[in-house]
Amino acid sequence: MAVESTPSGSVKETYDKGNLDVEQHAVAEAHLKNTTIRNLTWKGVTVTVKDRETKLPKAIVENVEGIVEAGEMCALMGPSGCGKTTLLNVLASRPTGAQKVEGAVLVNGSKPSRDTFREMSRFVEQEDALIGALTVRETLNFASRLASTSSLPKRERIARIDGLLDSFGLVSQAETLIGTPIRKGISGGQKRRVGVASQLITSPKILFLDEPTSGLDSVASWEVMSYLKGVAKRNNLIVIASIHQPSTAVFNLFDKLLLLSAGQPHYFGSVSDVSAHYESVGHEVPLHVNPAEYLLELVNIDFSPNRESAASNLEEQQRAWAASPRAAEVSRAIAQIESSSGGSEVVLETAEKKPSAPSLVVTLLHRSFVKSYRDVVAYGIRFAMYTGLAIMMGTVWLRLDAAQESIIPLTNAIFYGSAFMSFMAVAYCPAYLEDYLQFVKEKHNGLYGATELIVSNFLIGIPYLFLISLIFSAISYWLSNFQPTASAFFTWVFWLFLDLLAAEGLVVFMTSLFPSFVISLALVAFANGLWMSVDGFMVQPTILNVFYKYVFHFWDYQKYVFENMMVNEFSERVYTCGKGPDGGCQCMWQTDLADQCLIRGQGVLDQYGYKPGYMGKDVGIMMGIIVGYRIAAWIVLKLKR
Ligand SMILES: Nc1ncnc2c1ncn2[C@@H]1O[C@H](COP(=O)(O)OP(=O)(O)OP(=O)(O)O)[C@@H](O)[C@H]1O
Repeated sequence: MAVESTPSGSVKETYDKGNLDVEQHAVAEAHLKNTTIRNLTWKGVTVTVKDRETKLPKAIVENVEGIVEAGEMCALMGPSGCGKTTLLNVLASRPTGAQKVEGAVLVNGSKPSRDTFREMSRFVEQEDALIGALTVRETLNFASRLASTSSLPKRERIARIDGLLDSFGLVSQAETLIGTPIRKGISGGQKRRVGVASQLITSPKILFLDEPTSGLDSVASWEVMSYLKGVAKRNNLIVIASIHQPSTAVFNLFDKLLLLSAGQPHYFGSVSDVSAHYESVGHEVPLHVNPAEYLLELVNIDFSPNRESAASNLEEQQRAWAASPRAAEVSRAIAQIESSSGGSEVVLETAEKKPSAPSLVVTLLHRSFVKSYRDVVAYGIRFAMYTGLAIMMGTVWLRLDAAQESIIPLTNAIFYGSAFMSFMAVAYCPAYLEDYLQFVKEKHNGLYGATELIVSNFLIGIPYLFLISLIFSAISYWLSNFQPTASAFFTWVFWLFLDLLAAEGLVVFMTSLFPSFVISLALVAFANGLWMSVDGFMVQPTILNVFYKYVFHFWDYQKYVFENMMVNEFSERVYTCGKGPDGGCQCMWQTDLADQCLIRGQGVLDQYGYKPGYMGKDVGIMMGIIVGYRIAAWIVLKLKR
């Protein structure tokens, strides 16, 4: 039976439906079943930040408490800026950027260790990072493989995926792509459902969601929340979601409500009791009005014409809540749970064996591989760009003879080709940024760390960058007529490959440091501009000023590429000199072959101070730079919270 997607339908009837019957659900969702966690409680949660204007400490969340029992869905509601996201982060044990966080968040009445809490909970971001080039099914499959060991039988994994696709109404979109900026995929509401399902496949018992319905219309919002409600109810999961102005139908899906204003609690308790509480404090919720809307208006003073009286009214409401029997009941219930726990930490009996680091790398490689051939932003655009560049260069620098007038064009081509190739690595910024955002989400959820990302990202690039180097060289090298020997050609390909590996390392480092498209793009472009200026072509190393020579030149990867490509071209080749008007020999480079009207290529290299015989050492340095960029990116990722 298809899932109804209308908020006007009966909530109870609709969220229990699906294509699977109750028994099938029980099998497909067996991994989700929570039998360990009875409740999540928090008390005295106060978050203090440094006020941006006065620089004094300011509480943005103050003395908040609550209880959510297994199988319940709780809404954090309040006007914009009231502290919902901050509180959600504290409850989810995530960084808040605050000066001080006080209070306790307890599972079954006792404080779990950070690792245990990470294992049992997941956080769904407002802008959930998904990989656009994967299908809905692949997204769930990779999430499952990153979370649980490969010893999980394939049939079991497929059953879990099918169960969640069914529970979230995604069966008919299972093979559809999530969508990239250039390939339309599933809708916004469906993306939210995939985001939630891809967290649930990793079997959390507690799920936090930051504004899961923002940007969705009322039908899509209701769909997301009702599917979630069904799964949570069937499997005894705890769901806590911050939410902006829900429709009546969405509001009624929640079991509990925490209403905040200016960081202060105004109500905590069951959704069905909220009207009774407000009636008891003199604010009756009118009939036929969306209660959520009414409550939000009541606690929002941002747009009040008379802010002073509105603020004192708000304080009064807050005092009324603090003094209410319901608030006292919440405190009593928390104390009771805590005293009956005996302080023993919760143990997750159903925790599945986590994958080993090598198997995580293999899964990430597999995922990157799918993305690399499906998403043109990853490598396709660069393949096209580099092929275009190769044709352009090969036809501009066309069939140059081994003559002195070709020496400067050949030198220019060596510089331009190698420098421009590495410059174009900026095109990798958006693809890496997507991987980075995915990493941040998955790292917070405890799936894998910086080492696995850096290793898999490095490995996936190798074949593609080698192929790019080979294709580019196969076209431009022979068209331009560089030294026509097989060994010179492959040496050239090898240096271009190292050039691209280093350039991609630079992108990974810069984007990890500044994970913003515009900033990373600008910085990578700037760094490449600097490396081009000091690599030895623009100003020969023999006359480059000492500051740039000693501060930048020696760890400029383009220096080693340019130098070795120059040595490759000139060290063993001889060029004919020009003829003067009298028919005599006119050599622009005077070498020992001048009397034969020839130029020994080494004469050109002498001008730059280059000598053959250093390739092994230079390859070593280049490897150091390539690995160095990756290590620097790894350190950045490790240091970031
Ligand atoms: N680290 C911080 N330093 C200073 N002020 C902060 C910090 N974090 C949050 N704030 C401020 O605290 C208030 C609450 O922020 P929060 O993001 O939790 O609100 P919110 O209810 O989630 O808002 P919205 O619904 O608009 O997303 C805001 O005024 C915000 O500017």
